[in-house]
Amino acid sequence: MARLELKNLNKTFSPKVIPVKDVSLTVEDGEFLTLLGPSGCGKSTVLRMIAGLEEPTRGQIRLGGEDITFRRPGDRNMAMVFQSYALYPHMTVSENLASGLKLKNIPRAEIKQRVAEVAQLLGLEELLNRKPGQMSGGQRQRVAVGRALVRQAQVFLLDEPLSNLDALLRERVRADLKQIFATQKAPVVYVTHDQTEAMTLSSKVAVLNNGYVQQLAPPDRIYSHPANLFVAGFVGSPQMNLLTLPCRGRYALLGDFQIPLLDIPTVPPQIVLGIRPENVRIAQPEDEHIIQGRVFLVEHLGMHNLVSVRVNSSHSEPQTVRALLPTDQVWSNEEITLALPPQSIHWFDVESGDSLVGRQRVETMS
Ligand SMILES: Nc1ncnc2c1ncn2[C@@H]1O[C@H](COP(=O)(O)OP(=O)(O)OP(=O)(O)O)[C@@H](O)[C@H]1O
Repeated sequence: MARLELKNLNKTFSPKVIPVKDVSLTVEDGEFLTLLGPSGCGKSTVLRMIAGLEEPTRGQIRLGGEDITFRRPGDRNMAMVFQSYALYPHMTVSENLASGLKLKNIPRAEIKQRVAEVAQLLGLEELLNRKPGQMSGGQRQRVAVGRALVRQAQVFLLDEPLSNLDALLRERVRADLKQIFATQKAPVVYVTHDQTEAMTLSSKVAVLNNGYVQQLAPPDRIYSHPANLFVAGFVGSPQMNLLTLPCRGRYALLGDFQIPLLDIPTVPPQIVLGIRPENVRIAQPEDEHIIQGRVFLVEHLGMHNLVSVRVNSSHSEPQTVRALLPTDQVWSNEEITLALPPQSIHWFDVESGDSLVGRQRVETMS
């Protein structure tokens, strides 16, 4: 078991394609780090460099303190699970699980024991004699994970392992993965563009955009303290309300309403207000910071309604605020008074997109 460190990792494919820029992060034993970001942000390239399938243009990869930047993939003792499962179609589950071990000349008795252990851990005992073509997508994916576990690698790398599964199965296998990796000691690096996977599985999330780490923090911190507009907009569903507002004195103006600028040392001419729809509530008489507007859209989401409100504005284009409200109230084309609790408001710089409340762009963590 060993700590994995990436130091100022860069990858340039061509002058115009630079998918990884100065990525530094550490994954300790027992930590589950997720690289989260939109398609093309460089996640898989980072993972492939860790695996040794791609050479960094600059920077260093260290495992247990040793520089492994240019070590051959076969000499890294890392196990990788791909989106496409990568199982041998002509082999049974048992043979697929054992295939990596046979190549390493591990004694037959030990192979048998390790396969049996992993099959039990993953609930594959009944399937050991089947071939991949005779199994569901979820079962195949469990075999692919099993093939990684059986190797007892120093690091586990998983590249979008659930993306071929339907929504229900994805949820089940996600829960399986969480349990399985909770029992593993080696660092795990997991790539996904799915924020639910990132939030539920990880002990630490690195949000990537355009090759850069935007924020590196535990999932609850990414959610409660997004470091910039990109993270605020990418993480959370329904998406955070992000409104560009003019400032006057110590207030931001949202339509006809004033929102106090708390904790902002220097007030800029304009500012971005962020508030999650679940933090916007129906105003109570004691609420101070209220806005009023007209409901123009109600979307039913099961437990809640997502209600879109056009905020009253006598001077400027009306802005829209979306609120997640209980389904026991019915709103349609009505006037509504909403509270924006000050502790739930995030402020961002219009130019840089950075959070304005003393948070750093990239949080460093030990
Ligand atoms: N071998 C390569 N040669 C040239 N460009 C490449 C190569 N591999 C990846 N790229 C480019 O690098 C960028 C990042 O790709 P990467 O696969 O790392 O993104 P990603 O975040 O994993 O995306 P996705 O979620 O779609 O898999 C993309 O623009 C991609 O086209």
